[in-house]
Amino acid sequence: MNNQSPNQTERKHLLQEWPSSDSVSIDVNIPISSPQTTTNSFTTALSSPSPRNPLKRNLESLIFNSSPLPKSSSSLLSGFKVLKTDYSSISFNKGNSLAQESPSATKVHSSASSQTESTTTAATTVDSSSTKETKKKQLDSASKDSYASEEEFELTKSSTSFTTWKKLIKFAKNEYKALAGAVGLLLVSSSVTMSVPFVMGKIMDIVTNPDLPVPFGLSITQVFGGLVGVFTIGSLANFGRIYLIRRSGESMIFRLRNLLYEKMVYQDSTFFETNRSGDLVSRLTVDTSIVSKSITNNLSDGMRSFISVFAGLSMMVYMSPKLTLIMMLIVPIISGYAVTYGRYIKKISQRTQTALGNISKEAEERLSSIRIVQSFGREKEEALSFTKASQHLFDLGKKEAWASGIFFGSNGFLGNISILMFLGFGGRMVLNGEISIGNLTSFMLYTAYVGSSLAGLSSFFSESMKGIGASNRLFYILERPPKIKIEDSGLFFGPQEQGGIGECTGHIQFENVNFSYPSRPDVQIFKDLSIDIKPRTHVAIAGPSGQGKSTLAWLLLRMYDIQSGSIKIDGHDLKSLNLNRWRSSVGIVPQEPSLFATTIRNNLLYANPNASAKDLQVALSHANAWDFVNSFPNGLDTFVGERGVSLSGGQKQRIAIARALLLNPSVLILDEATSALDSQSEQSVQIALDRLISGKLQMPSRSPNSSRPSSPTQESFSLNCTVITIAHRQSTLQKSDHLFVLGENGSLVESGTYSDLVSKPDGYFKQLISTMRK
Ligand SMILES: Nc1ncnc2c1ncn2[C@@H]1O[C@H](COP(=O)(O)OP(=O)(O)OP(=O)(O)O)[C@@H](O)[C@H]1O
Repeated sequence: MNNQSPNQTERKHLLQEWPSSDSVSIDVNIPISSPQTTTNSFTTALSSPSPRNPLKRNLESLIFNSSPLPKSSSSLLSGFKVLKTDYSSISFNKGNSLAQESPSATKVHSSASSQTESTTTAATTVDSSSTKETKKKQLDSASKDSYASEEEFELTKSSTSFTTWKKLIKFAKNEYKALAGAVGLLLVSSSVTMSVPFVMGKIMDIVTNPDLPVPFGLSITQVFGGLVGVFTIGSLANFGRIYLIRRSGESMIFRLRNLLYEKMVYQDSTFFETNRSGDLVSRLTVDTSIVSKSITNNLSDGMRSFISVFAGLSMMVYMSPKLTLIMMLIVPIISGYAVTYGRYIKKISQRTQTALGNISKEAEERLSSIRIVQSFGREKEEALSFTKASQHLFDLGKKEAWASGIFFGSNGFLGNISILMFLGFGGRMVLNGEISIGNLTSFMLYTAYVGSSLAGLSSFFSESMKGIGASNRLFYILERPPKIKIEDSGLFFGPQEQGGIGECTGHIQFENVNFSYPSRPDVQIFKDLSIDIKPRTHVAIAGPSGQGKSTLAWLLLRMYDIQSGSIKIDGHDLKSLNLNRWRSSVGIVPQEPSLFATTIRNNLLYANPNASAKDLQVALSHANAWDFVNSFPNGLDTFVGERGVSLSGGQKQRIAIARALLLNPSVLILDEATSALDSQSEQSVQIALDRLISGKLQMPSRSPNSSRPSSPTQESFSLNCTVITIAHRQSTLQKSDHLFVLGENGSLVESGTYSDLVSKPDGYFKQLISTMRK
């Protein structure tokens, strides 16, 4: 069997689809109309953009992307504290609780200050510094609110918008050609669009003054025909631009998601303790989408707006520098506004994404354990708790809506003022013969273009800031170096002629191992622990609950690195081994195995994709699972539901045993979970475990009427590896070759054979088994 396949340990994988963006932008098609109509178009563009306008769409995306669900602030994180023990969030939430404690500390200072004048002065000084400190802590805690964990805050707090943009542009490298093509087409379509007002003005002058000659001696019909041709080129260029931009956007989302997911699955255990799966899924879906939009659609809209502003202004200056100067008085105010608004939106956006991640993880966790929720009759409370959690998101959405209202409302007002100025000055200039009616019309159209494009530019700015907020959440994962790297290097067990260090015999040595979990550095799990497990023996680890028996298994798989001492396999330090290969040669059946939501066959093939039908049957037989799998109408193709929910606990356990066997492991770790099973399931699992521990693998009887392939012979499978059982039952301990007993101080208290240990008068083990089940 192939022992290079990925390890079978429980790994989370969650994906969901998020609708991709719909932003086809944006020719501002201002109709050929009277000045009054044009005035309305301009006002509309600035204050309440039409449905076809990019501004409107950008606004919609601001609102819908940021608040698809209801909200609630403080309850969000505190809710998680109550609802789930999340080791990492405990330390993270310390910041928040400190910030809350401070005001009461201030009160204490104030009451003390009323005692005497001198103490009042002193207390006031302390009071004000304490208030400052409180404010600082509150600020810190507010900005930490934008991050899912303290680690993320620490790792990303130093990135600026500039550095993030640089990284994003680098990431878009593969799309350069398409984006450059889109820019070329943008220039064509924008040239067409920007020539429209000029042509319209000329036509208006010709139509209102028949004495004026038509350029190039053309007839009016020919001019109109020519214009249709030019507009066709413009719209084809626009089509090409939109296609290229959207395709690049989709391609970026595709690459970003894949890369992000890959980075996630290579992260270490601590990462998954700190970041919950719901939040990670939200990053994979929502954030990637926002980021790619901000460097494709949004950038394209921004460039288009920029070109329109530039070309429009140039034409305005060409037609009437005086009128342009008057109109420009309003621009610095709008620009200043746009920058402030954009910065605010960036801040809000990052917090919104974090809040979205939080409610996603809340929902994911509860929905995946819906049976627990329903069996405790907690549906109402869960719905309420979710509403509270999403309240925060709603609050942020309101803030953003408020800011948008102020920004676009005042922009509209400024736009209207500028129209008034335009009509006042422009009208007088027409009366004075300084400008023709046609040119004034063109000028007005250009003003409308410039106005709406300025609004487009500010939208571009705020959307970019949103993109940067979301990018920071992605770059945290993309750039986080895993604490334990899974690289395809290092020593590996296998034939020497293939570069290996020989076959693994399963000799395991823990030498003076000291270990505490990274999330609880103060709690020492192992203190100078030394254990020597001889090759190909079947040993059991015993000890009181919570003394580190399962931890021992995780350390053997190098899910965590020890602080000092060493773990050796066949004399080689675990750290020198090729981790992927090593993990693939260790079979583990955890206490609560979970299966993937697919068929039994696929779950088994996960351990070894090359396993034949016969291999699957043998593994199932040895796991005492063949009979029940065979009795299902769909046999191996039975769908097991999410995490194996449509199987009984005992059946799930036995499938997990078969899955571990399919690795043909050098070391098999069985974390005994029979205490959680009913007596019949327990017996079935126990039979399987007993076979493995004692090494006596027997084939179950086969139904004579079965159309399934016949059971393979016993010789085709032999368990010739080191078996470590984390035992909770006396019978398991009795069957093992050697026992290691962990004590309450995190070290080895006793070791020996079962009969040695029970014969010790007042022995630790003797006392321990008196509390164990037979
Ligand atoms: N990821 C983790 N982060 C921090 N502490 C942990 C983590 N996992 C386990 N612990 C703690 O480590 C200690 C040892 O846990 P472990 O699961 O190894 O105990 P055990 O001996 O297998 O218990 P049991 O017999 O009840 O299964 C416990 O106090 C537990 O709370």
